[in-house]
Amino acid sequence: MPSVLITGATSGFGKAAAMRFAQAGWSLILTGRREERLKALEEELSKQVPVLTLTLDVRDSDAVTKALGELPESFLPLTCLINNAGLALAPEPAQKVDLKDWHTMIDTNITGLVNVTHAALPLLLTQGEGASILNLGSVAGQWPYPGGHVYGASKAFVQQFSYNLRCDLLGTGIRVTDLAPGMAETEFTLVRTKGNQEASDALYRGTTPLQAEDIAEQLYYLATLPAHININRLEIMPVRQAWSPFNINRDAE
Ligand SMILES: NC(=O)C1=CN([C@@H]2O[C@H](COP(=O)(O)OP(=O)(O)OC[C@H]3O[C@@H](n4cnc5c(N)ncnc54)[C@H](OP(=O)(O)O)[C@@H]3O)[C@@H](O)[C@H]2O)C=CC1
Ligand SMILES: O=CCS(=O)(=O)O
Repeated sequence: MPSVLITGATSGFGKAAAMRFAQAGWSLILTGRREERLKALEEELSKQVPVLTLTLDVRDSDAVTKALGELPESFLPLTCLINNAGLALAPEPAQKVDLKDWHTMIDTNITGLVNVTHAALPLLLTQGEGASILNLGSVAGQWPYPGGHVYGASKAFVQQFSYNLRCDLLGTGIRVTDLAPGMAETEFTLVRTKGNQEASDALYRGTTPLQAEDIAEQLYYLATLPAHININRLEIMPVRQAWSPFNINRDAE
């Protein structure tokens, strides 16, 4: 039975992916900080497949290394790592941001992802051919926009780290993909606005954003491609999202 480790399984893409992989009979290793949500998911999905939950903050490298170093044999080798835990904060312009918010994004989206990858690599190497690392990047890692500052830069890191991993893993059989979604309706905007439900609802109102299940389907597709195929980067937007023209600063008339 193949096994998947999903970071950030308590919400959004991670939770939907847990459900999608369970439906296909994969063993699940699910992580997140909110233990109650993890336990609820475990109760639900363990009726279908073996589920192991780890209450973990991906920023804590010692805890990550210890937890992944002690995985039960029945969940090994690891077939797929989904580096999904992440967040955006501070939608305001760079010059107005609280420095702590920049640090939190760097610590989670970059350091956290690196912590988990480092600890999971030996477990994926045992699987070798057919194993995958699926990293949640973002359109923000490729395309600049106001308020994107460190969030977009952290996702640019995810893209380049994914490509560089591919170089080092050549010959091991492990695939690496940067999956880069555009606007998707999850708790993402609630987190970004520090709990402003109205702002979150307003962003998704009157349009058709991606849903968590759309991304979960892509994650499952990537993880089950024939073993000789690597999709390096997969960027997905809702049809009703596109780019804007360049912004020009003009003298007042
Ligand atoms: N929604 C969108 O529009 C897009 C999102 N993304 C990316 O997709 C990923 C998932 O986002 P999405 O599902 O939308 O957002 P959600 O806020 O719904 O889910 C984020 C998940 O990350 C977990 N998480 C956050 N910080 C930590 C941490 N320090 N340690 C462990 N887990 C953590 C949360 O769990 P908990 O709080 O329990 O720890 C939660 O399960 C993120 O990397 C995001 O940047 C990319 C493109 C578009
Ligand atoms: O990564 C999230 C999508 S967006 O908010 O940057 O468009």
